[in-house]
Amino acid sequence: MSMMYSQAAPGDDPLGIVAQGLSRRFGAVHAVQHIDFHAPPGKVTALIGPNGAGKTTLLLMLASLLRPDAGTILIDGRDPSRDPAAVRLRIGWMPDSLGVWGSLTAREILVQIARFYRMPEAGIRERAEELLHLVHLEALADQPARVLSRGQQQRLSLARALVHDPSVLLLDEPASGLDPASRVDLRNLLRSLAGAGKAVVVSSHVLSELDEIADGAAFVSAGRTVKQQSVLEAVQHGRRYSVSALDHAALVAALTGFGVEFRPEAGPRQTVSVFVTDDGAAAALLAGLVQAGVGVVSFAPAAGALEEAYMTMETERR
Ligand SMILES: Nc1ncnc2c1ncn2[C@@H]1O[C@H](COP(=O)(O)OP(=O)(O)OP(=O)(O)O)[C@@H](O)[C@H]1O
Repeated sequence: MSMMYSQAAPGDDPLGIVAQGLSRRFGAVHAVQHIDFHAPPGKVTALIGPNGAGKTTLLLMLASLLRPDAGTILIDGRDPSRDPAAVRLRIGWMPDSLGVWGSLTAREILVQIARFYRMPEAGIRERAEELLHLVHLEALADQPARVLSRGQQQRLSLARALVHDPSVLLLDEPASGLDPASRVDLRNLLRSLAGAGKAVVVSSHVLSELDEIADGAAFVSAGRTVKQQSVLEAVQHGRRYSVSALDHAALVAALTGFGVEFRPEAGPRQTVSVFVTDDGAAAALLAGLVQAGVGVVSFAPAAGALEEAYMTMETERR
């Protein structure tokens, strides 16, 4: 991908996003309250939280599209309120819906956006072509955007966010509406964009997917940052494992004998879940079950690391 349109930040400026103490109210609603958020370059950072937690409000502020009531934002070391033009050149923003312009074709939209960014006219067609290829929309390039399916519009929206080769990407629910193959494509694309040194921020509810994409996560709840941690750290806090065996009664007897707490899982198969503190404890438990003669059929993390951390956070809040 051409790096022509992104300039490196000068000197020792921190790259990526560094936001501190961000707050924003809408009337009586405190959508975002004193949030700290950090998204380093070269990493995918997930923004996770329940409906109405303030994720979109936070992303809009980071994208310089909404002014915070309080707090500071630095994008590649630049303050969006002082230097909005420089910040917008560095940011690629993918909203949770494509928005207007339904009568233009996918190609026309990309060309138009490139002109907005004042890219040299000579390179624009080629750039549009490159992006249509990247998001697999070549065959639909000349259809009006309104006839594209939700998933195709999402892909066009992603291409639109990448037109000017930004160094920071803010993606609001990018996987929503995508079919399984497109989700895999998205995952690979986001990993490769991070690999190219961009700071990638993804908000999503689909936590199991984020495990595969994200290096770290910020958990937001009721407008506040609950915690920000790496996916590795999330795993280190212990997690639930799902276990099933040929003989369910034997499994239950062995767990009871070991003094391991377990609970039955909902679902069609007889599976129990147990809490283990770390990978070593999981391995030891599996070895113990096998030694006790239990025919273990499955033994695996019950949920992804981020989902586990999210559920723990939700339980702690209640
Ligand atoms: N323009 C607005 N005017 C009034 N209230 C708003 C506005 N935008 C957001 N809010 C409120 O601020 C809170 C946070 O909304 P936000 O859209 O940021 O949440 P979210 O985490 O993105 O939610 P979701 O996961 O459902 O998209 C909500 O209570 C919402 O109703």
